[in-house]
Amino acid sequence: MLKKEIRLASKTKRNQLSANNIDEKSIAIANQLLALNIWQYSFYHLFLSIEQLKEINTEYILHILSGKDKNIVVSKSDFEALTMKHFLLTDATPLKVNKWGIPEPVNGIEISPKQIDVVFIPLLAFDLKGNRIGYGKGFYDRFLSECKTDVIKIGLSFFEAVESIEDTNENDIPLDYCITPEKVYNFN
Ligand SMILES: Nc1nc2c(c(=O)[nH]1)N(C=O)[C@@H](CNc1ccc(C(=O)N[C@@H](CCC(=O)O)C(=O)O)cc1)CN2
Ligand SMILES: Nc1ncnc2c1ncn2[C@@H]1O[C@H](COP(=O)(O)OP(=O)(O)OP(=O)(O)O)[C@@H](O)[C@H]1O
Repeated sequence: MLKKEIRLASKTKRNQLSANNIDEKSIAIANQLLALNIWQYSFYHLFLSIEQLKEINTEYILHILSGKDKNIVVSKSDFEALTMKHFLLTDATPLKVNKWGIPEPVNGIEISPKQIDVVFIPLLAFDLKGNRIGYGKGFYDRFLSECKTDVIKIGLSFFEAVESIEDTNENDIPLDYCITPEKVYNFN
């Protein structure tokens, strides 16, 4: 299937989830992460959820990361350049919800993509090869192209894999893992 069709179908499915559903599935995803062999690193990049789009609630992952004393990195998006800047999230980092509904750091200690060891990636769908579909603006394709080649890329998804995304292109960087409430997909 094509990205456009899969994106639409996935948005429709996501819109049907209740607040309770979202919370249960988000907790299950966070719990699955504990079983991965990814906890020996220092810098973990996480997205902060867009609530009105019914994204995975990443608060549970945030708690795991802070419990493990990890450096947590969050981004600020530039919707004109379609790029992101990355900041350390500390108790002192002020957050503000932008006009797209994304909680973002106002300012803080900037982190280079090269410092990041693990990236948790929002997505609408993924396939059995680890290809990913997002909102289609390429923020993560650009960001991942600036990271270390061995950065660990972990997709988080409410739903299981689709068979195949046909229209992948040379900018698409595949996932290393994808976590759903039910399963851990390892693409390595
Ligand atoms: N939480 C979170 N942060 C993220 C992403 C993400 O997917 N999730 N992104 C991943 O790349 C980037 C932001 N990408 C976005 C791209 C498009 C829209 C957007 O079009 N919003 C429309 C409605 C879209 C819809 O209905 O699907 C809007 O708010 O009006 C929002 C965020 C960076 N930060
Ligand atoms: N490294 C890059 N440099 C410049 N443009 C890029 C890069 N990566 C992706 N793009 C552009 O961004 C857009 C991403 O479209 P695509 O269909 O791959 O979206 P997607 O997989 O849903 O991505 P995302 O979740 O990152 O928004 C395309 O127009 C693509 O040309």
